[in-house]
Amino acid sequence: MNTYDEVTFLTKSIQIALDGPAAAGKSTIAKIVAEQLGYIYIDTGAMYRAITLKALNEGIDLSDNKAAGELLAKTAIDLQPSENGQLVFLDQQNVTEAIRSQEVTGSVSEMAAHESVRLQMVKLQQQLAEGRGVVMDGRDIGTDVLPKAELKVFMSASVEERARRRFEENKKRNIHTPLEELQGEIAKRDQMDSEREVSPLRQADDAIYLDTTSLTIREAAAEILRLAGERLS
Ligand SMILES: Nc1ncnc2c1ncn2[C@@H]1O[C@H](COP(=O)(O)OP(=O)(O)OP(=O)(O)O)[C@@H](O)[C@H]1O
Ligand SMILES: Nc1ccn([C@@H]2O[C@H](COP(=O)(O)O)[C@@H](O)[C@H]2O)c(=O)n1
Repeated sequence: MNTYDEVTFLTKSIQIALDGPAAAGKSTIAKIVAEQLGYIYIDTGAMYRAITLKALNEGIDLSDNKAAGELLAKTAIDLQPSENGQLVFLDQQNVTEAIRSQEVTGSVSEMAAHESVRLQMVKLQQQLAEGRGVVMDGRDIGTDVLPKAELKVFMSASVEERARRRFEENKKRNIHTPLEELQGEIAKRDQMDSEREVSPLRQADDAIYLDTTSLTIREAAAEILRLAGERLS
């Protein structure tokens, strides 16, 4: 790399889209990559979780596309960077922990399937990413939210490995859902996300597929940083 290349590397910023099924490691890797590059990190799943939490709290019918869209239109969802990644605020209340409940996890895919919700979320996510270096993770980032992202990676791992990882993570949080139950929940959510009509979970044509089943967190992050480095040089 000559001096000119070094300056370009340091001043240029790119958009990185990480998509994939549940518990593939997207947010873990996205946080590391964003920190290493000095970019912002946006966990779009947290935004769908936040509106789902509000709908559950207010007793809104989750199957009602119109009601879901109207609810989101009068809701403020804010993301703020924090030491551990990202804080999530719903109408100014910190819901970072609350959106990870089993109840929200079990309902979020129904909420996220609504066109009225996705249209607003995609617009908001595009505004958050505008004109800056960003690592964004979700299900439709490479296909819909940031179709021009310089780097798109579709991350996956076997469903057994993803359930095992979530099981270990839950244990640390003192949650003791049986492994088989977790695997079923993950498989069901993947199916709903992949089969919905609006922006289903799928690999963008120009995305790189990364199977992390036998990779450590460090190895997966290093591979994405390597790919980012190629685009920055
Ligand atoms: N390569 C890896 N090897 C081992 N464990 C991993 C790896 N990547 C992630 N993990 C662990 O797997 C768990 C799930 O990862 P993470 O929450 O990042 O997945 P995700 O794709 O963002 O999930 P979701 O879409 O459900 O939010 C975490 O506990 C994380 O530490
Ligand atoms: N871009 C996205 C991101 C998420 N979803 C939906 O939200 C659910 C929760 O996402 P996590 O990443 O927090 O697990 C996910 O299962 C999808 O239903 C989405 O549709 N689009």
